[in-house]
Order: sequence, then structure tokens, then C-alpha cells
Amino acid sequence: MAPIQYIVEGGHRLSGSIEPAGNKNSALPIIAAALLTEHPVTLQNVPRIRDTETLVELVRSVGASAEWTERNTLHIHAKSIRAADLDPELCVRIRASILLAGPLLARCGEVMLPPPGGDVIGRRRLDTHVLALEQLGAKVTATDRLEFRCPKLTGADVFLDEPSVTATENALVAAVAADGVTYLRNAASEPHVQDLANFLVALGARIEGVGTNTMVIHGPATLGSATYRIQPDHIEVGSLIGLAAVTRSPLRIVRSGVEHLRSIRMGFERLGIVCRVEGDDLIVPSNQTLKIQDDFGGHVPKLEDQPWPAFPADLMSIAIVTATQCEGVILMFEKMFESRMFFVDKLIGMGARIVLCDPHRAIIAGPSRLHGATLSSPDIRAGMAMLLAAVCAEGTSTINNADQIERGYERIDERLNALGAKIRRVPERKG
Ligand SMILES: CC(=O)N[C@H]1[C@@H](OP(=O)(O)OP(=O)(O)OC[C@H]2O[C@@H](n3ccc(=O)[nH]c3=O)[C@H](O)[C@@H]2O)O[C@H](CO)[C@@H](O)[C@@H]1O
Ligand SMILES: C=C(OP(=O)(O)O)C(=O)O
Repeated sequence: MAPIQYIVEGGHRLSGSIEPAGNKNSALPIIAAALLTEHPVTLQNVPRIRDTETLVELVRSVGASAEWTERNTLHIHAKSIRAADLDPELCVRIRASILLAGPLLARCGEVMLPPPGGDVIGRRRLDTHVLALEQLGAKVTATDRLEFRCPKLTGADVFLDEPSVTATENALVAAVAADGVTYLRNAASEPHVQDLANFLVALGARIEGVGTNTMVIHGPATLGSATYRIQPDHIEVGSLIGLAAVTRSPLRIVRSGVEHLRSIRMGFERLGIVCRVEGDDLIVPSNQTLKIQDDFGGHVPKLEDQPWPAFPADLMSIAIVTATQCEGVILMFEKMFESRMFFVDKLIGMGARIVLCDPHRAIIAGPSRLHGATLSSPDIRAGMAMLLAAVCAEGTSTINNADQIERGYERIDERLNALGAKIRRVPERKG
């Protein structure tokens, strides 16, 4: 398939209502966890993006049936499955292929996983996955692939060496099938981890402490079938807040899942962007001050990411672009990934005033007028951040490798064009 290019005519105001897609990072572990039950599962509000399509192919490759019955409804039936060698080419396309470890180990007693892929945003360790599954009784061998074997998973008091999102998800799924009680401590608690836990409960699992950093799982569960709706994507909501702010546009983000937006709203408030809640809708008015809030005493403020419930790492790139349009100075501190900030070079090329202090910290002095440029999307979120920059810049920008954006955002060109953006999606031209 030819790579995709976005040609963006900047400088247009947007307005209207938009609904966020289902959470990509919920859909992926939930699709994988559907392999845990022999009974049929119906998933609604599944984002139809490259990552979910790839995982669906992987799920089919182990013998489950997986059919899209509507655009965003996926029916999975894993009546009988095999932990066959998974296709390395499919696994390397997505980080989420590692999420097959827990369910396949539980159902088949073994799994051989080629290395996962995903965004290249720094070293992405798998140690926490291995350590957690070992504590539940798995024997793990690492060669050019990871081999997990365990005829019988056993509940244990597991302490994760860091609150890794996907490792928590693998351990949670394995613990549901394990014999006895599992304590999962130092667990991640992101909205997508909660979504997965709620799906497992809908299948019949018993899990306490959902949304906290200690979950208690009473296994083994007798699992049935379920129809489950994926929650809205809080990262997409944050991206839309940034988009409204940089284009000074009024947006209503409908069915936005406001219960999970607190730290995100606080982060944007530091940039002088205040949203209003109406029911489950989030309103971003156009008359924002866009004035960065200094710390007490006039000191330079800082916005940093941390595991949930703090400001999410996946919104740092969006926050950086947004800050270029705000008045004042702010330090952006990306604590979790080593290579996520390098894309700021491209923003500097568009006219942004940014000093990249080191791989984790950047100082942004705004506002600056951005002008169109030729860009290339290195990862999902930097790509989306570049799209925001292009939509608010003067002139036309070209974003190559827009496939990366489409790994995470469904039909984003069509949906933003419906609000008044001017984005053309075309096959990438060489040269
Ligand atoms: C498919 C999926 O769900 N991907 C998400 C998942 O990836 P993933 O599960 O791969 O990310 P992890 O939570 O394992 O870790 C992310 C990075 O943060 C570091 N780290 C983690 C915890 C901590 O307390 N301190 C720390 O520095 C890790 O070493 C790693 O470099 O979670 C990430 C962090 O929210 C998100 O960016 C990804 O979008
Ligand atoms: C980093 C991300 O995804 P993945 O972990 O799937 O690469 C992301 O969603 O921003």
C-alpha cells in the first residue's frame, strides 16, 4: 500500500461538534482478551484504525473468528484457538501484539511471540511483562522471539517493577485465568486499563480495585460471553482541545467521557485554555486567554507527564504544539520516553520558538506565528501534533508518512474537514 500524505491548507477557523472515537489503547487489550473465553464477544465503538485492523488479523491467525458486523462493531468468537507461531510481519506493525501473551498463555499453556512494534519513541522495555508473567508461574525464554510456557497459571502476590500499561494488562488477563487470588501491585490505572478490567468483569471475572494501583483478582473465572462498549478516547479528546485552542475555534466534543478528563483539563488550563462541561460533552470556547499560567511568584511553570491519573505521556506532543500558540514561557518535561521530543525540530522549522534542552525537556516561548512546511510524521502523537501545527499555520503544509497518524486516529481528515479544516489525503509522491 502506498504511504499516505496529507496536504493541509492552514489558517482556517473551525467550528461544530465532534465525537471522539473509542479508545485505541482500550480496544487493543480488549480484542486480545476476547481470546480468553470460548464464547462469542461483541465489541462496540471499536476504532477502525490500522492498529485494530492488524490485531484482528493476528486474532484470526490463531483460529478465532473475527468479523466487523458494522463499521465499529466487532464480533469475536474464539471457540478453539492455537498458539501457533505468530506472523512476525504482523507483530512488528504494532506494540499491542505483546498483548496476546496473557490470553494465549492462559488458553493454550504456551505462546511464541515475535518482537512487537509500535511507535519508535524511545526504548520500549518488555521486562515488566516477563517479570509479571513469571510470578504467575510462566517460564520465559527469550531468543529472537519471546516464548512463554505454563501448563497452569497460579495466583500470586505480584509487584510490578514499574506501572507499565500493557504489562499490567497482560498480567491482569493471565490472573483472571490463574488458580487462586492474585494481588497486582504498582499496577497502571489508565482509563484503558480500567476499560479492560470492566470488560473482563462483564465476561464473569472477579476483580477488585479497578482504577487503583492495586487490583485483586479472584481466579480462575468461569467466563461467558458479553457485549461491551469501548470508552471514548481521552487522548483524542485532549488532541481536539489542542486543535480548538490553536485555531481559536469553538468546539463541542460530544460524549467525551468527562470522568477521565481531569488531569488533561488541568494541563491545558496551565496553558490558558479552559473548557466547560455540559453533561458528558466538553465545550472548548473560542475566547481563550491562551496565556501560560506562571507558578506562584512569577516563576516559569512546568508541564510534565506521569502515569495515570497524572497528565498522559501521549498528550505531550499535542501540549507542545499548543504552547507555541500561547503567550508566555513553559518547560515541557517528558519523563517517560527518550525520543518523543525530537519532532520539535520540525516545529522550529515552522517558526516556533523552542529550545530542546535534552531528550526529555523543552522550553517553549510563545506565541509564534507558524508557517507551512513539509513534514514527516515520526509517530502517532507527533504526527497529530504536526497536523495541529499545519492547520493553524499560514500557508500550505505537507505531512508525509501520515499512515502513522492513522494508526491511532480514525478518518481524521474527514472528521476535521467536517469542522472546516482543509486537509487533502493523497498517496505520497516521491521526490
Ligand atoms: C498500546 C498501548 O497501550 N500503548 C500505550 C502504553 O504503552 P506501553 O505499555 O508500552 O508503555 P509502558 O507503560 O510500559 O511504559 C511507557 C514508558 O514509560 C516509562 N515509565 C513507565 C512507568 C513509570 O512509572 N515510569 C516510566 O518512566 C517506561 O519505562 C516506558 O519507557 O502506555 C504508554 C504510557 O502511557 C503509552 O504511551 C502508549 O500509548
Ligand atoms: C505510543 C502509542 O501507541 P503504541 O504503544 O501502540 O505504539 C500511542 O498510542 O501514542
